[in-house]
Amino acid sequence: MTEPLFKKLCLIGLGLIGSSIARAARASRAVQEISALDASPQVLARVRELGIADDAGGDMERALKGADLVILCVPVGVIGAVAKTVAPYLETGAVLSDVGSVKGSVVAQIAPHVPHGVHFIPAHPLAGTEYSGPDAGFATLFQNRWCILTPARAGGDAVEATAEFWKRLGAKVETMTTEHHDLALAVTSHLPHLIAFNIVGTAAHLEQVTQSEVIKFSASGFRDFTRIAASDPTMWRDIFLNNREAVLEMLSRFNADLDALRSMIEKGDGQGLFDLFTRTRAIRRGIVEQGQDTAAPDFGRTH
Ligand SMILES: NC(=O)C1=CN([C@@H]2O[C@H](COP(=O)(O)OP(=O)(O)OC[C@H]3O[C@@H](n4cnc5c(N)ncnc54)[C@H](O)[C@@H]3O)[C@@H](O)[C@H]2O)C=CC1
Ligand SMILES: O=C(O)C(=O)Cc1ccc(O)cc1
Repeated sequence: MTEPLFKKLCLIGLGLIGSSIARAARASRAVQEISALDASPQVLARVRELGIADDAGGDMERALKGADLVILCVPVGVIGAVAKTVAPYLETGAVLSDVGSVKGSVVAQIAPHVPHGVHFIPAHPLAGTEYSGPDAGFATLFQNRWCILTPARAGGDAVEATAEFWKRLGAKVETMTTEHHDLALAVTSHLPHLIAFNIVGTAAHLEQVTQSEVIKFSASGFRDFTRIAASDPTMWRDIFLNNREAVLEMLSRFNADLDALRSMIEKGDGQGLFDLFTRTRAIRRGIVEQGQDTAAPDFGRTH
């Protein structure tokens, strides 16, 4: 029988990610007990109905009492305010973590509130969907996905214990600096979402000005973009506002490469286009061979 890694996990924010952690932590017996806090009484009521936490009564002091792992699973725009509210209830020796999609800004927001003796180990599971809320979560979400840790202030074996927790949930763990994380995610996650929001907006606008059906006749390539463009508006607004510099830097590079592509089309440079598409095809095939196709994170989903 596998031993629990933490006694009591307190999750704050029981949406897609928080509720998936609750389900996965229980299924894998990573913790003995789970408490849940959320600003929304409806979410807490649903968590009680689903039975995915031992305590979802909404009492902050009770939820945090004895918690040796506390994970903030709220949008990055409110994470500092939430950290400030829970800080007085954190116990010495506990690990405070989060799952925010941006790390530099999140660390800057949370760090000033972390009490002495509490380990602060930010995390980012690279797993998710375009759905939100406690019903959207599922226990296998983190299976074979990366979880990045950017330890900020931690001692003893706290980082190792946190890494083991994510591995127990099925994830592969890597440690890096917040700067490296934010730059890498700007190009592999934040920019692709920006492009999806933009292309779907452009198609909808074209439909409006031409008063003709555009989206109805879209093929699967466009439909893949609409899936991403259906992601939560609050979450993505906060990501772009909180990873501003890295996203703007990547957007400049993207615009330069797009201009080069445009020029190839203008000049009729078929060889240039063919060479680029050959390189990008090889990248995709490499990802698939490594078993890291994250394009369709739908296994184990119930909706
Ligand atoms: N959705 C995704 O695919 C991924 C999201 N993330 C990150 O995880 C975090 C949570 O995202 P989701 O679970 O998708 O969002 P969600 O919208 O499904 O859930 C967020 C939950 O936080 C609660 N909440 C909001 N403000 C609060 C406050 N002030 N105090 C307490 N609770 C509050 C909401 O009521 C909601 O239940 C975000 O920081 C996001 O960047 C990380 C990886 C993937
Ligand atoms: O739904 C998708 O394709 C995603 O890319 C999910 C996702 C969203 C935000 C993250 O920080 C990590 C993963």
